[in-house]
Amino acid sequence: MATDERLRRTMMFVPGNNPAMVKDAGIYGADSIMFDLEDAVSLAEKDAARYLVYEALRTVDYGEAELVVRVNGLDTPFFENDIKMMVKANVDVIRLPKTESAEMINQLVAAVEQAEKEFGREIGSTNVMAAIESAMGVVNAYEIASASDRMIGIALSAEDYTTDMKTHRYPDGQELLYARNVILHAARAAGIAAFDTVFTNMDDEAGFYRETELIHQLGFDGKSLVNPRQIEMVNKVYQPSEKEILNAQNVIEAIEEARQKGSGVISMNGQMVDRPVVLRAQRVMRLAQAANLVDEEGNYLGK
Ligand SMILES: CC(=O)SCCNC(=O)CCNC(=O)[C@H](O)C(C)(C)COP(=O)(O)OP(=O)(O)OC[C@H]1O[C@@H](n2cnc3c(N)ncnc32)[C@H](O)[C@@H]1OP(=O)(O)O
Ligand SMILES: O=C([O-])CC(=O)C(=O)O
Ligand SMILES: [Mg+2]
Repeated sequence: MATDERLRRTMMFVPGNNPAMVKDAGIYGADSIMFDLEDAVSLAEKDAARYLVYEALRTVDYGEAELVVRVNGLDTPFFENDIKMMVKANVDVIRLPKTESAEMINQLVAAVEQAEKEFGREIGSTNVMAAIESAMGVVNAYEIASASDRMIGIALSAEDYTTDMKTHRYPDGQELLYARNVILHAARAAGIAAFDTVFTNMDDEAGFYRETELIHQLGFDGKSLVNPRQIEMVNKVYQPSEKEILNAQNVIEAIEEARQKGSGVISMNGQMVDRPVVLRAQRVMRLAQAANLVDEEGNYLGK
């Protein structure tokens, strides 16, 4: 697993064949920008999109954002060139669509490693992730999640998944509950990130908030997005409240004091504070920092 402390609340799809969107993708503040060479791009435009994304990765300044490319699937004639060009352009993460087994991750990693050698890139420096879009992928979620040290996350892709399941998406999301839970457990057991799927009805803001609140409650790191307007909404849901921040600060101070006295556990306002509580508090502080609610020392900046 290639896990790190990076926040991945928002991973925005950017169609790889749209020069204006590709050029401006960095201005919206997504944690990760995901250029798409797969289903957003028609067959006739595959080569042009690959070239456009390659040039953008080499020349456009996307600031702090993590740069991800969704390549075409292993069973397509585009896969090999996608991998070569994206590795050559120093992409951060390759996202494999329609992943169904650890063997598919092994094939991806072999292609990535070959490209790293060919283009003089440090071996192991390209991360990968998998989109799970079928019943088979859900059944094999843990073997996929743990297939390689390069894996940073797995994502549910509900449009293809519900098609495979002979259903479609409903407002309450019941049809996704099993897949969401399996993917989340697989990711957590493998120590990598879990991403929820896209929400494609741009006019249904209330529905978007409902879905984001649900996946936040379940424990997902974040969500794949299709539109910049969705970034702020996700960040709002993931932003800790004032009460959570102040509590997290108290927990971190209390455990520091306890450690100085040689103890790993302490009571704070009648509540036991131990390692899991501290880890949760640290995550709250990272989210608060990302939302500019605290300064670098962790002091709350007010509303
Ligand atoms: C099932 C799957 O595989 S999903 C993944 C593949 N799908 C995609 O990648 C689709 C990505 N999204 C889009 O193409 C668009 O957001 C659509 C078609 C959904 C909606 O388009 P619009 O109605 O034009 O969006 P909207 O009016 O909100 O756009 C506002 C601005 O954001 C830009 N923008 C919209 N979506 C994106 C995006 N995904 N990435 C970058 N920029 C975007 C627009 O270009 C526009 O810029 P401008 O103000 O400079 O002209
Ligand atoms: O990864 C996603 O959420 C988008 C996608 O391809 C799907 O839903 O099939
Ligand atoms: Mg899909």
